[in-house]
Amino acid sequence: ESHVMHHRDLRHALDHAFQTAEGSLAKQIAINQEMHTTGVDGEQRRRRGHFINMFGWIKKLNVEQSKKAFILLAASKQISQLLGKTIKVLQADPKFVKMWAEFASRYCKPRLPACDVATRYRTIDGSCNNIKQITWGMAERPQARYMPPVYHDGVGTPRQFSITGSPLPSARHVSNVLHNGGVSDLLEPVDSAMVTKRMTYSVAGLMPVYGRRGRHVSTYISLRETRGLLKMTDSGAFIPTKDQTSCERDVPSDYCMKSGKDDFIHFAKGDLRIHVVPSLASTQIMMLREHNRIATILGNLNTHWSDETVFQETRKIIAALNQHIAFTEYLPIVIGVKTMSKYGLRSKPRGFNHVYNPKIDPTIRNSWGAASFRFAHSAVPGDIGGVNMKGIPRTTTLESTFNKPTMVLENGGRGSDDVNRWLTTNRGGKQDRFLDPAIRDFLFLDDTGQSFDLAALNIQRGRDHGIPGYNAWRKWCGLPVAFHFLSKPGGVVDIHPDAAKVLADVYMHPDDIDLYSGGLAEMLLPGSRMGPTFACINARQFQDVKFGDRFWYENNYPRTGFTFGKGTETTTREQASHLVRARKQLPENRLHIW
Ligand code: HEM
Repeated sequence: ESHVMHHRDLRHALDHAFQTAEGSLAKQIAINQEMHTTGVDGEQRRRRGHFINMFGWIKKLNVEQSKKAFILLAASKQISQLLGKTIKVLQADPKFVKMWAEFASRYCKPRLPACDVATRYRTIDGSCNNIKQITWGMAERPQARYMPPVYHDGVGTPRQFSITGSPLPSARHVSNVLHNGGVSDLLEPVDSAMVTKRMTYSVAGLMPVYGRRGRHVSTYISLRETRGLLKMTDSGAFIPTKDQTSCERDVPSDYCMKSGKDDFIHFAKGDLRIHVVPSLASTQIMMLREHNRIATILGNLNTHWSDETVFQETRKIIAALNQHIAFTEYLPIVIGVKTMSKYGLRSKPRGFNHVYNPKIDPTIRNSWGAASFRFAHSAVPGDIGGVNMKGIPRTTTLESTFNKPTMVLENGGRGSDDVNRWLTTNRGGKQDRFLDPAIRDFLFLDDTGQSFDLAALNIQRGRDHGIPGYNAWRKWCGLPVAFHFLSKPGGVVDIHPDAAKVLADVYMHPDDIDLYSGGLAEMLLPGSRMGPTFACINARQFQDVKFGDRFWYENNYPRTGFTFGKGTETTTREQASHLVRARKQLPENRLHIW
């Protein structure tokens, strides 16, 4: 009888928790609406969705997911309070977990794909790569973790206090003091409290049950991004696939982005970050053109192939090129050859290198996405430009190009050539703990003068994800942890004394240091662009991405692998360097563009 009672009570409590959570969501939506109409977001009646415009890759699906995630989080907090037990204790009770799953399934029923295990090609969303764990590495799934999260309330509220009990410095304050490589810390682009508040519910949040955030693209390095972008003019110029009149005025949507004062530019599907800066668009366009170049050759050689076969075979080559470039050109420079070797990341110069291990989950871990692989933000330069066919350069400020991809469309759609020439003839910024003002003070600057701070976003994003502090990662990596802020044994040994002094000013205890800030402040390992903590997390993630990919380009599988010895190998590898040289338009001596 008491068991039945308990069962009924639990059901009752869960019912109550979920109803309250639904109510909180409705309240939150009303608050958002009010903030918008009263002009808290900026001047009254300003363009709808300024915020969404700035983070333009948020899709309708993600908004729905965020709402569901909000409810799950709110219900977790409620139930923990109602039963007077922590989430950890509840998680250890199988009866509770079973009933929770029943309630939660209304909000997070995973959309399971049907797998065709015999297919020779990757799926578009990365599903079914692992035949037993079909959602590993799939798009629109939660990110995974290397370590359990650290939240203020143990559920989902970002860290707010130092382990000493005093408040943590705000993300913007840490950014001002530690990452300011430019002119001013007087500007307050976005009030940091606002960033904190908004971030917990509005930005790309997908937090099933334990506060995990989701990813829009699949884990595998497969160039899914180019899927929808196959439309170009015969001359190879890139064109927006719909004219801008199809974009409803003032309503930014998935594929309609603002380009100037009044007009929208529409790029077809793909990775929506294509709009963020012209350099990103140009790089994607380069891969798109390469796709079409190869598709034409394959189509001419194999007239009996269907369009789909031409597409898939080409995509397979392009994905291999992308993996080859990443693992032989880029990662050795940024992670360093030594760490690459230690983690088995180096590609073989030729032939197969069968590495697939179906037990490895390649899913992106949030410590990589929210912190360690953002190391490169420090090397983002404050300007961007084009170099024309005659070699004449022109340059403009990066902030004048955010979400305005017009530069790539200039010149009858050939502007991206100019941008690519510019990218390959201008070096990036210095890799250190500083971010250029273009992204630290003026990120997504709009025509009303509002902007963001990327360093502060990164720090707050880490707290939003519940990413444990710097010391916890040092321990995870087998590196010595710090008990004080001096750059000597027992202290922050991998951080330069100047930076250590700044850290001591801003944080109360080394345990409090945000992973992004601590990692970025480390001195670079020789022959790399990162310190030991970021190198460890990044190398581990790339190891998972490589060894957990059934379609890894060096894998020796008769149906899905490459057929070496029939010219494919040379073609693939030649093409990789060919691409890096951006097709005859670059001087040979600029090969090492990173
Ligand atoms: C002009 C250059 C760049 C700009 C303006 C830029 C901007 C951004 C922004 C706004 C975000 C999302 C921030 C947030 O809300 O948390 C982001 C995320 C990120 N950025 Fe960058 N970024 C740039 C270049 C790079 C480069 C060169 C790299 C690495 C090589 C990089 C790695 C990342 C990563 C890993 C994320 C997280 C993505 C995810 O979790 O899905 N970024 N960047």
